[in-house]
Amino acid sequence: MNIHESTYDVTFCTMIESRRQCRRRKNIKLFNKPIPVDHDEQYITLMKWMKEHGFNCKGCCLKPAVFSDTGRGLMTKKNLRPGDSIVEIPRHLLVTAKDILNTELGPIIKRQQQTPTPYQVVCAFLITERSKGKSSFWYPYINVLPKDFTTPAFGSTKQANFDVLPTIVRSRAINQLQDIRAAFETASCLFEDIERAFAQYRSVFSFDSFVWAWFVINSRSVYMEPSGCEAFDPKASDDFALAPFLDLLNHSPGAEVTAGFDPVSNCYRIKTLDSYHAYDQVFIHYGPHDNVNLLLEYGFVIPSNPHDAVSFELGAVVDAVKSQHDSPLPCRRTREVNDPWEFKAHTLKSANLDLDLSCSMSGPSWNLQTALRILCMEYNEIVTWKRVIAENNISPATNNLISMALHKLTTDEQEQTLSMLQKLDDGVCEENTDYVENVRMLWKERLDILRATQVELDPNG
Ligand SMILES: C[S@@+](CC[C@H](N)C(=O)[O-])C[C@H]1O[C@@H](n2cnc3c(N)ncnc32)[C@H](O)[C@@H]1O
Repeated sequence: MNIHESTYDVTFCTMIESRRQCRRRKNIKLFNKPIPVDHDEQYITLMKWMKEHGFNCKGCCLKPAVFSDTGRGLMTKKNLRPGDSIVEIPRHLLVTAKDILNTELGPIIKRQQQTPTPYQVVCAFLITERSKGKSSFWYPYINVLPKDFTTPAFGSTKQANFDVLPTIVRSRAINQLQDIRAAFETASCLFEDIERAFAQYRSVFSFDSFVWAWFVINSRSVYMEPSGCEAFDPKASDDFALAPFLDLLNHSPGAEVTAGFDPVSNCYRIKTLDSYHAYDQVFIHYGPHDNVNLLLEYGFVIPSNPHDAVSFELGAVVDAVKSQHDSPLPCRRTREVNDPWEFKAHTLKSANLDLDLSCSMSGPSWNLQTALRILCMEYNEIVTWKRVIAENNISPATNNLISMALHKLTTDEQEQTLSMLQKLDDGVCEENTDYVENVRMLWKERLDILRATQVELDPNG
């Protein structure tokens, strides 16, 4: 997560619960009642440790609980009104990359020829501190972190993990995994130096532990002003901090909060702008993420997510328009313009109109509408496409062509969606994990959007 100071968004991630928690979650699904877990040893230890280090336990209205729909989260012990502060974490319980320069790892980080990124530094910190077990100062915090994540990249050793994703999502997951691997590989000198300096860290820096630490940061850190520290790669973002306890807050697309570090009280504070009854789950807002983003970065999916959309590759949009033409496109061919479809695709790419080709519950995006309009243009219109779009003078025939192409696009996508849902029902993935459940929900939500788009096109069905 990343709660952005003054933008009111907090960005966080997912966890697969421990078996015990998982059983609990199944049990509470039956009763649909949240189960407070604040008396579990790990949370007692966490709260005691936080109290010893300046956290105002008495003033905190939240306690951990397991909820039937969202898993572990925080429950309020009293009614809350808009403007109420829900959590305040003292500065010295937050961890930024710069703070790690003051640990045993600091001298090694500072002498790296290739300056590491803050992400690599915080990964190194999490991996070494986790390996210390109970002897780590941070043990009470690390002990309540998820052991696993339900993001596609986290379980990427299983090929089926990616195979069950929509094509466009699969390529994003593959890119994400490549980025993480590249970050792991460029940090190898740092890790080797740490291992040379401290025998106890020998062999702790595996790719698996790096991916775990990566998703801890990705899904659970809050926004902090960049430190501008010279020990880090200046091109990489340095604007996040780990935030114990606060990172137990779940996301709701409708939640409103203000959040940020307050230099006067020297703590990171979140205030809710919503009302809650005692024993409700309190939510924050990680940002206006669609379900694909939520799955890739956090490992969960929101049913009826108002920010959700189905994106299409440019090739699929071109094919949908192409399929509406029985004969080759009536357009002047010149030496420069050999294939009119390629020319149109090129026109779209150079105007960035190959991006955000999507449909949501409110219909096709502006880019998708414009791309379809351009793809349906005659050659003489294309050369002045900006003017044609601005005039917005669409003939009924072109309008019909656009609608039919959109219908074809959404029908093809629906067929793929239904076929994948069938495969998932048939057990294409051997284990019915939380990851598979999330992927199934991702496809179902896509189906709803595609169907709504078609109803919009043809309300009489
Ligand atoms: C910052 S953590 C929040 C606390 C987390 N549930 C935990 O137990 O550690 C973010 C992760 O919580 C889960 N999460 C957050 N909001 C959720 C929601 N509305 N529904 C389901 N899972 C959610 C996701 O696994 C996400 O990656």
